Formats: sequence, structure tokens, C-alpha cells
Amino acid sequence: MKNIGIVTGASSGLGKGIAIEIAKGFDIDELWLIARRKERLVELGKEIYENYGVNVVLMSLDLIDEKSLQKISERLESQKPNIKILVNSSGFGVMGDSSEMNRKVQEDMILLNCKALFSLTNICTNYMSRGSGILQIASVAGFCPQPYFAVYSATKAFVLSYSMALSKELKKRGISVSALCPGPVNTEFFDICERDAKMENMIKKMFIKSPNFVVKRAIKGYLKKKTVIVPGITMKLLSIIEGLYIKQLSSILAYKIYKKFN
Ligand SMILES: NC(=O)C1=CN([C@@H]2O[C@H](COP(=O)(O)OP(=O)(O)OC[C@H]3O[C@@H](n4cnc5c(N)ncnc54)[C@H](OP(=O)(O)O)[C@@H]3O)[C@@H](O)[C@H]2O)C=CC1
Ligand SMILES: CC(=O)[C@H](N)C(=O)O
Repeated sequence: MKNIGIVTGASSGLGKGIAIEIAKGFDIDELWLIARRKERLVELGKEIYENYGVNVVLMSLDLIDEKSLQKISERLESQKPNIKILVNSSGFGVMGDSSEMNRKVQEDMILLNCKALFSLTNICTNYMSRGSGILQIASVAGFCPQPYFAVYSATKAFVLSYSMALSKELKKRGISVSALCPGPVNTEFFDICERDAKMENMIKKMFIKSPNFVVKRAIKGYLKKKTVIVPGITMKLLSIIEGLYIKQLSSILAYKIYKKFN
């Protein structure tokens, strides 16, 4: 059986960086790279194959479209691989006053950041085995309901909560789930984020990290099977103030109570 890795959002930023690290260091036969921009995927696929000898499957798909999820599902069903790692990095955020912003854009944020992430995770767990793992790209925004980033931070709260709970459920199958919660990272994310709102956020810019810094910590945390990975000391402190440990404790308690009575 083929061992594969799947990375969404592989055309740029964190997804691209993580895909390269997986190709470098993970024992897989094939890496599936997913995003909309085909030319970016072709470029990355070439780089990965030439430098690390890993076969790539390029899937230029819009994950907001249900048909894209069907395509992935059908390919998995026809090949029946063992998914060693799934990375859900496709996502976007737009800043602004939620009541004044375009509704479709906000709905798309929910569809991509939450619905597509859930569906793909749910599909892929059927092809995972002991030792497999899932790396979800959440955000420190998931700890804090952020005014003028209301829908985005709510989508990341969903990713964080879902991933923390799922990590308990999948433990019995030997599958790890990690939620990466970075602060601001210097990727194309902010070009899209501030395109319409033109809200230059100086505080965020003060704490911005390079994608390389975040990717390295993401892989390290994933390999340690950490449920929540928060890169950098400032963001760690922020996540503690915003209740990370209380969330973790209540999730463990909820799991134990469920186990005791079921
Ligand atoms: N940058 C930051 O400060 C932070 C980012 N994050 C999260 O990290 C993740 C990656 O973002 P980042 O790398 O920074 O930003 P980028 O904009 O560089 O990457 C976003 C990725 O998502 C893909 N994507 C966007 N829309 C779709 C779609 N409809 N279907 C499929 N793929 C799509 C893009 O590819 P394409 O356009 O080719 O489809 C791209 O590969 C996101 O979930 C983001 O919320 C979390 C914390 C901080
Ligand atoms: C874009 C992000 O998710 C980041 N953590 C932020 O809040 O700026």
C-alpha cells in the first residue's frame, strides 16, 4: 500500500513550506499538493521531485466547491492509499466591519476555513492508520474573538475546538491531531486580508514571524504529537492569557467523563 501525504494550501505560505519539510523528512511515496493556482503547484511539484525524489500529485482545486471534495474522495477511493499526514492549510481572512462587509466573502471564509477543513479531515481519516497524523492550521485568533476580524477569528475557534476534541477521539486509533496556532506570519495572507479594508495593523506587524520560523515549529510540534502548537514566546504567553490551559483541561475532563459514562 502506498504511503502518501496531503497538503492543502500548498501554493504559498505555510502550506508550501510544510509540504517541502514533509518531502524532505517524511517516509512517504507520494505527496498530494492541493490549491487553486496550478502554475504555483507545478513549480513546487518540480522543486520537490527534483530535490527530494518524492512523487507528487497536483490537484488544482477550489475547496469551497463541493465537487472538489468529491474529486479528492474518488481518487482516494480508487487508490486506497495509507495517508501518513494530512495538512489543512488552505484558508483566508478578510478584515473589516462584519455588518458592512460583503456577505459572500464572509460565507466563503466559513466554507473554506471550516467546512472544507472538516470535510477533508473526515474523508481522510478513513484512509489513516496507527502512526498517521493531521496538522490543522488554526491561529491564535482562535483563542480571541477579534472585532473587525470577527468571522475569521470565529472560523479559527472552530478549527481549534474541533481539532482538540478530535485528537481525543482518534487517540484510540493511534492517529494524532495537532492544531497549529501562529500569530501573524509574513505570507500572502495579509495581501488578501487587508485588500478591501485597508486596515494596516501596526501591532500585528510588530510581532510578525517568518513562514520558515513557523513551519519549523509546526513540524517539531507535530512530530511530538502536541495537540496545540503555538510558535514563539509572545504568542505562547498570549494564548495562555486567552485560556489555552483551561481549554485543554476542560477537553481532557470532558473526555474522561464521556469515557466513564459510555
Ligand atoms: N499568515 C498568517 O498570519 C497566519 C495564517 N494562518 C492560517 O494559515 C493558513 C495558511 O495561510 P498562509 O500560508 O499564511 O497564507 P497564504 O495566502 O500564503 O496561503 C493560503 C493558501 O490557501 C489556498 N487557498 C485559498 N483559497 C482557496 C480555495 N478556495 N481552495 C483551495 N485553496 C485555497 C491558497 O492557494 P490558492 O490561492 O492557489 O488557491 C494558498 O495556498 C490559513 O488557514 C491561515 O488562516 C494562521 C495564523 C496566522
Ligand atoms: C492572521 C492570523 O491568523 C493571525 N494569528 C492574526 O491574528 O493576525
